[in-house]
Amino acid sequence: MNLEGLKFSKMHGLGNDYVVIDESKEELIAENEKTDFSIEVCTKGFSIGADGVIFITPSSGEGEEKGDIRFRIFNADGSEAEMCGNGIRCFSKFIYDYNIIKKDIIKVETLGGIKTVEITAENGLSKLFRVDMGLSTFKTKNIPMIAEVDEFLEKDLIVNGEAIAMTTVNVGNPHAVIFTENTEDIDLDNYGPAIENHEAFPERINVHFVEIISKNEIVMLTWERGAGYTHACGTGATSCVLAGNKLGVLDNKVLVHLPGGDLEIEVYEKENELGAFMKGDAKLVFNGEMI
Ligand SMILES: N[C@@H](CCC[C@H](N)C(=O)O)C(=O)O
Repeated sequence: MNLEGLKFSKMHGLGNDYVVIDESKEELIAENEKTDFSIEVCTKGFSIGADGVIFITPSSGEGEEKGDIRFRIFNADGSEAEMCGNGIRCFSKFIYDYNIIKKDIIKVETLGGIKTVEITAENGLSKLFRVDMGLSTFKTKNIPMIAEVDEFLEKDLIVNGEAIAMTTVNVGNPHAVIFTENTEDIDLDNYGPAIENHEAFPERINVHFVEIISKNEIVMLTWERGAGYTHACGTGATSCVLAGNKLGVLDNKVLVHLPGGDLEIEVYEKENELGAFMKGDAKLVFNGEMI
């Protein structure tokens, strides 16, 4: 693919890294090339290297689905995901700091619905992001998951002949949450792909192992759908806290320790469903141009 002259930014949220392409004014990568482009630029060693690509585009929604701007996320394997917690903070930092939208509260259109981001800034630069991740669902038909139960809460799934107790939740994108005694003992390279690609999950799934320190503090380890091991996952942290809250083992406010840093998750209840706010930072690493 000839990418000569293409401008990009490299950003990360807690080490979950993204190539950011600003298409707010014009399309730079044709729609039918976005998958191949994402695979190419995410390849470490041969290109920029990243967990995924974020495209900033004008909002395409109408009525309640219309945002100030639209967020799209492609995983390193070229698949498009519905939402990304670390990515939406990077996206918000980019649009605020580069004056694309200079508002303290922005409504962002995503494939996982409209997300509201509150930005705290200092001297014109954004520092902290509080994202309303919206309402979750535990219904297996909405995960989606092939199962005989309506909700898969601490139920065993047979993975390579072994029964693994997990809870599945969708926060825009799908997650499997596995509570464990000690995350350090987990063979993620073995369990991650086996659960991600399990036949029970027709759209694959993000996988998280969670160790509970207290009702307000957890440690988690992630294997992402379409990206493999990542240093952090924002929708994953949200899902783990929502799952723990639903099961009664976690409170509403939880500090989540991920290999790349910490996130604060706050659960709320609305219309008999659980939703959550996610709070954390984002960093711009460098701007570049393809040659
Ligand atoms: N790293 C992200 C999630 C990115 C998408 C995910 N791999 C999927 O396919 O659903 C996050 O911070 O939430």
